[in-house]
Amino acid sequence: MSSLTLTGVTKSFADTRAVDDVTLHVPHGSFTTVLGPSGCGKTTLLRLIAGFLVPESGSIAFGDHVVCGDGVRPVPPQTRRVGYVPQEGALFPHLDVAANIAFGLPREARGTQSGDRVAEMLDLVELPADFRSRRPDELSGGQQQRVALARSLAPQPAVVLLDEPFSSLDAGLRGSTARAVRRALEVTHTTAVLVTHDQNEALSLADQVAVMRGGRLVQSATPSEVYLSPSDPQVAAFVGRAVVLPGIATAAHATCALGQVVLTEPSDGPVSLMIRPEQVYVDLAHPEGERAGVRGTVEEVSYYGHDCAVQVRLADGTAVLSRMSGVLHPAAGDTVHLRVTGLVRAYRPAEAP
Ligand SMILES: Nc1ncnc2c1ncn2[C@@H]1O[C@H](COP(=O)(O)OP(=O)(O)OP(=O)(O)O)[C@@H](O)[C@H]1O
Repeated sequence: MSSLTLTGVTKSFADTRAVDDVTLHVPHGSFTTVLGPSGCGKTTLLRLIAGFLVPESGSIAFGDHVVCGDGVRPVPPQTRRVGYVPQEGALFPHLDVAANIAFGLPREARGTQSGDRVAEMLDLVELPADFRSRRPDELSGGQQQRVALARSLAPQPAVVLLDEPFSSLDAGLRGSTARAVRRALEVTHTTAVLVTHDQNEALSLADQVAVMRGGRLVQSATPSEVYLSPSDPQVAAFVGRAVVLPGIATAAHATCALGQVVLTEPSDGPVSLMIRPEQVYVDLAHPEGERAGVRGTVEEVSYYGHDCAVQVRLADGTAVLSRMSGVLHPAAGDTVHLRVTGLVRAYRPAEAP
């Protein structure tokens, strides 16, 4: 295993810049998800790392081994030691699970040792040992994806690339397969890059989330930083619901329709404040004094069981969305008091939408 470093990588198709000057470092043994809308260049980025495409500029290195760019002749895909897991496992339908997993092993390792390696890999991806003799069409979609991961990990690749590997699975299977894949990658300290357009998947699985837009990398940071301190308002809107309010910042604080809030970074003057709905605390009691909050009237409650979305109208006409526990919640028409918890990201006018 090794780290992965892309420096100024660019790739165009005719007049489309599919990947535009991307610089990204994936530390050894860590998991990065590349998140972005359809057509933003995610798959092209993976194909460049794998060596199926060659960038017109920039360089890619596995550890300190440059595989393309910097005047180095591009190392072909088969010698890059990359494991690739596509959208739908792409297992060989005529081979059983054991033969699929052993397929990527070097010829000399396929004989007697491959039995052990197959058993080890099945255990790693949490599949029963007797699955080894099943054919792919005797497996569920989630099981096929686990076998595809086992096949990619068997030869101990430098880096594993996963291209929307859970997109064909239904919601329940998606979560459990994703968690099993995450555990297998963690146990083997595998450097991995997974591309997805699913925000929940990107945030819940990764050590680092790299957000792409129009071929460019617009932010790479931990999941909580991307969610709570997005680099710009478009990223904020892409990774979740946001309440955006005008405010006036004075150093570490800002005032807005929800009262005074504490900023992630100091700012001054007119700003747009990005507040996540979970940060808006709805007080059903009627507190007084410092913790009174701002009074409003509940307009609408959407109940989802585990939580609910509450739309509140403030006296000045501002509409604010809150997400709160579904256990005890207000009803439409109730008077409530709102307070902002946690830190708030402020954008100066040039950054705002
Ligand atoms: N082989 C190609 N020839 C021409 N244009 C291409 C080629 N591959 C990709 N593109 C273009 O490059 C851009 C990025 O495509 P890419 O497949 O990398 O996006 P993506 O983010 O993976 O999208 P999706 O989530 O829909 O798979 C798109 O505008 C696409 O049309």
